[in-house]
Amino acid sequence: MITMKDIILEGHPTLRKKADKVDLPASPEVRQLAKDMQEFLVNSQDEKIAEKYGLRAGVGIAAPQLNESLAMTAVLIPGFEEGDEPELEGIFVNPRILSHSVEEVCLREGEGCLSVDRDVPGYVPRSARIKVRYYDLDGNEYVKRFKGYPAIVLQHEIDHLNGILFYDHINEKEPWSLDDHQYLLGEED
Ligand SMILES: CC(C)(C)[C@H](NC(=O)Nc1cc(F)cc(F)c1)C(=O)N(CC(=O)NO)CC1CCCC1
Ligand SMILES: [Zn+2]
Repeated sequence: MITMKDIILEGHPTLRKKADKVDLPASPEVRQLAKDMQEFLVNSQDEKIAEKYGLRAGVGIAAPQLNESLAMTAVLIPGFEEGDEPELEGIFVNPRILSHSVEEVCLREGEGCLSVDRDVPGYVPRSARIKVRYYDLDGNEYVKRFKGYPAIVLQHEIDHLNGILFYDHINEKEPWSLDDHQYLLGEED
């Protein structure tokens, strides 16, 4: 099972590389990696398992964070209430943002990262709405639109596939400033 020691930290060159496209249909090894990534997210959100293994509750993880420079990410956003089905769950292979809104949203508390063991304060502007083309492990193509928190998580993960970290987006001079096309998530109106 994946634990925090398997997740590479900033400074490791793989985090700054553009990940290679995944050959589809995926090989057994890639399918196993996908399974391990999904299992990590489930484990990390299980209080008992997370406590036992010292896991940070993760909503997404990208293969490069496991030193596998492959364009693949796993996402698991829990539903609001216990027992609800997840808000977003899946493996996104060779994802590509086809188009995005001009409006941008930021999480009020900024962002963190499983590969960044420190707080980096500041708003991380992300497109409010995105249209993403991606594949599943069998090579089936999907084109879907995302908004809100799922859109933020997907952009954070797709950034990892392009060697980008969340703090690359923070305004150096005024980390907590917002332009007139930027809003806090949940206060877009
Ligand atoms: C960096 C960390 C704080 C571990 C962050 N976790 C997180 O947001 N936890 C969380 C949120 C929920 F809404 C429900 C829940 F169950 C757990 C996270 O996984 N990521 C993913 C990551 O680092 N991927 O590489 C960072 C988030 C910042 C914005 C989007 C993803
Ligand atoms: Zn991250």
